[in-house]
Amino acid sequence: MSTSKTPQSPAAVSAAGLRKSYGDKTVLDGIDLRIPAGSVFALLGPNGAGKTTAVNILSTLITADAGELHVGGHDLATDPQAVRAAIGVTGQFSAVDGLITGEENMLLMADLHHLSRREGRRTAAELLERFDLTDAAKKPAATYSGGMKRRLDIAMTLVGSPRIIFLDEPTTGLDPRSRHTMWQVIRALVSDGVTVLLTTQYLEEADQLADRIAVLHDGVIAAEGTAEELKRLIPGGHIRLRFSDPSAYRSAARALREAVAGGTPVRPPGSAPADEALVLRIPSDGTPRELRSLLDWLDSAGIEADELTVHTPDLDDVFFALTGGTGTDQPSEEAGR
Ligand SMILES: Nc1ncnc2c1ncn2[C@@H]1O[C@H](COP(=O)(O)OP(=O)(O)OP(=O)(O)O)[C@@H](O)[C@H]1O
Repeated sequence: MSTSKTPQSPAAVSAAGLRKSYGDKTVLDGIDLRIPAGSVFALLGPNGAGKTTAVNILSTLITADAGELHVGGHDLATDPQAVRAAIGVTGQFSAVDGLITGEENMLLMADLHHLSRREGRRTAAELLERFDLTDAAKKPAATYSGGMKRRLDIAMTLVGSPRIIFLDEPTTGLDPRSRHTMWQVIRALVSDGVTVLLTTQYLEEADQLADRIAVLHDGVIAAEGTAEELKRLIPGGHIRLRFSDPSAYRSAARALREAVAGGTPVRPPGSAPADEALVLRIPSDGTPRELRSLLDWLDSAGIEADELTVHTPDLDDVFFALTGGTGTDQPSEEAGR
């Protein structure tokens, strides 16, 4: 994940007041987006949220009803041709032709981009190698696994060396190993300075890859920010202090009850090992300011914990809170983040 790119970097993609309706159904109801150049931006939303519609509009496949839209510095309304030249798009429906080989698919793209025969062959070979498809290059693409087809699809997108890439649900339907390979592919693109807008239904994917995440719900952006910022939006964050000495734990718990408004010392369930049980939880949004004041207080009260960890709600919690779901099947993992 690129952390050096701030929202102050020039925008590779921007939208202000993006609207789209089909008949009386409003799909996008005034979306604002700003994607700094060289960053990964994830548009996260449940089925039917309008993710593909947004990507299709920004990649000039369909037109918006309203909105100021710029991609690669070009105005979509007045210069769609220049936008098309600046971007690469890999959609949910693959551009791969199964009847011809991987290499032939690549050469076809090279032709479309008017590369010379020689340059086309060189680019195709280089990309097939980069995406670990050299061994399969001479086989019909229909014989490829789902992961291989996705990699070929992205390799084809890269033939024209786009600086901005739209990836619509790049890992939907892939097994975990192929998904991780695809994440590596996307990270490598970003380390080359490419800007990526990806849509996903997977919270973990957005968490893993994206510098910033927008949660799309009911035609509007329900929240936008880094994964950490989004996690801080909903309650449930806390700071955990773990003690190995029972008397230190007891005196800390006593001091905490007296001193911290809302502080709730909590013992985890009885099955936890004895040394795990000596834990105090203090509700907190995990901001540096809160952390600093807690550390100051611990110091002044002479309390020494063996371990301090900050726990924020995970992205699942945020997603369900924002999109009105009821929760996940899986218990939310309590990892220190
Ligand atoms: N051409 C169309 N005509 C009418 N309605 C459409 C059209 N295209 C999309 N829609 C509707 O717009 C809404 C958003 O669709 P879209 O494909 O953008 O969602 P999505 O977030 O990409 O969902 P998914 O994750 O299922 O791909 C859906 O309710 C869909 O039925």
